[in-house]
Amino acid sequence: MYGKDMETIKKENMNLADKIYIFDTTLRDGEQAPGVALTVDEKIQIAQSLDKLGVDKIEAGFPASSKGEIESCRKIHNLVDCTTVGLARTVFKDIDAVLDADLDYMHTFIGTSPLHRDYKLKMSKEKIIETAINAVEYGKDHGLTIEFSAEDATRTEGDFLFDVYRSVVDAGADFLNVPDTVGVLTPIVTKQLITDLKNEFTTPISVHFHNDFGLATANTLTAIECGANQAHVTVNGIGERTGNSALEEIVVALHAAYGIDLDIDTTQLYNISDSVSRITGIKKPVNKPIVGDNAFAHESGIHVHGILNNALTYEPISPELVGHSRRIIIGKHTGANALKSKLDEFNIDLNEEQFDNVFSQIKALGDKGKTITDSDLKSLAINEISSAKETPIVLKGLGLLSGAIVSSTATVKLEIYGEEKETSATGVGPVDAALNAIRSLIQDTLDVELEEYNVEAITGGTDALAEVFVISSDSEGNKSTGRSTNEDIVMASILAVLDSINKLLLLQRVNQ
Ligand SMILES: CC(=O)SCCNC(=O)CCNC(=O)[C@H](O)C(C)(C)COP(=O)(O)OP(=O)(O)OC[C@H]1O[C@@H](n2cnc3c(N)ncnc32)[C@H](O)[C@@H]1OP(=O)(O)O
Ligand SMILES: CC(C)C(=O)C(=O)O
Repeated sequence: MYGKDMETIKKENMNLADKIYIFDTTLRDGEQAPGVALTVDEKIQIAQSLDKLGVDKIEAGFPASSKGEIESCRKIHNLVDCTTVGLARTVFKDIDAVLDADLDYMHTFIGTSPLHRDYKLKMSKEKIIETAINAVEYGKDHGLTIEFSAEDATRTEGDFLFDVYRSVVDAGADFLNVPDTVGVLTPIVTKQLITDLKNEFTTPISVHFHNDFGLATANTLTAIECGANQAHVTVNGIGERTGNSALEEIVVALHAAYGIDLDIDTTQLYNISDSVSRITGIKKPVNKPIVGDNAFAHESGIHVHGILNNALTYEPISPELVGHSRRIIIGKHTGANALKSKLDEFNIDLNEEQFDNVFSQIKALGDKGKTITDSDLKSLAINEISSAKETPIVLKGLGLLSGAIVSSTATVKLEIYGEEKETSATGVGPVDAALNAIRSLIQDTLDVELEEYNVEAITGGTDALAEVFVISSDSEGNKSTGRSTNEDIVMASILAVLDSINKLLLLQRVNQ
């Protein structure tokens, strides 16, 4: 850490609240992300995961918006241990819908900025304050805990904003929420605003920051540094437009950078992020902090070398902390240390020449813009090994019977690890019959699937040379290629298939 240690920085520069509440609004603001509509069951599934994770409050929905919302809010309230919140405009019928859902915590809002007053609500400042007070009083009269939001607070005149907050506090509001509705805050302005609010009010301060300029997380952390008691967040940062501050970013930053532990089981973060992404249909960018596919993936040789010695060289936290896992990727930027570790992982032992050949093929493929999967790497390595090692299966004999009115029959003799075996099989043609015979002969040795079979005549005429290319796979998901050229298409096919099978067998042997 640059400069003083975090405990000193906290003491000298921060005004941290004793307790920081995590208010999750994935089911309300998150669901407002264009194109997302959750069923009651989906909402319940997400709410139960959030409850298990340990958030303090779940904003389950906007009850006035539909019957389904009332039903899901009510069901969630009955199923979870944490507080269930319902959103309402400062309108009695919206508050009644919160009550219909049996909730006891309401989040009510009214736009306070000149834009919202003049163009949306067409209300004077006085009318805004009166409407807000009426709603808070109505909610209190019905026994609700009330969180009040001055929508578009950050584009509201300072004096008026404070007048509104003062009025709702007097009317009984229990939490004052500060929405940065269109994400225009910067950390320095956040600092000023939250510090001023903390100096004026004893009512807990909450923040709801949007991410239009990519500053939602930074602003939320700044607010917490200045004493904010609660952060509104969503899983994966989903929400209106560019979303809200991300639950996983706030929780992990507080833990790792500030040494502040909330009662959140961080090891569930990756799973919950994945299920929210699947249920909402909003894909996570691969570079998404904490939960993206690349958050703990490394390709660059220098980084992987560091990681292999001590993962903290290139990772700020361990993937296990958030239930994620580390991946070493092979590609254009791979170094020898990375390749060695990956081959060790697959139990593949290459001599120096084979290793160099595989390494240069990886670089050449990378230069062509290709990505290299684990199974590609295994194939490259097996190709090297198979050119140097003895062949497990050798073709010893082939007899074919083929005609127009009889089914094709092939008799194949193979030497499998030194033992001769022979069988006959039928098929829709001679190639099919021969491959069926091979499959039957090796069934105790290898469970193999022919994934791809391509034949090309490489010279013209009926005696043209046929080149056959195949891809086979085994039950472990390993793949290998086989290739053969022969003037007899059946022979070329058999030899290509045996070539790929032999590579899979060699890989099995190195893996044992
Ligand atoms: C910043 C935020 O995220 S706020 C939450 C936004 N979320 C949503 O809007 C999702 C759910 N919304 C809905 O289902 C619907 O919009 C409803 C049920 C709330 C309202 O539907 P409708 O009555 O058809 O109104 P519509 O959505 O077209 O317009 C909003 C109305 O609310 C009014 N309004 C907005 N906020 C307030 C408020 N705090 N107090 C009083 N009226 C308000 C607007 O002025 C407008 O009124 P008008 O129709 O009389 O001009
Ligand atoms: C309802 C309020 C808090 C809101 O979602 C916003 O202003 O973004």
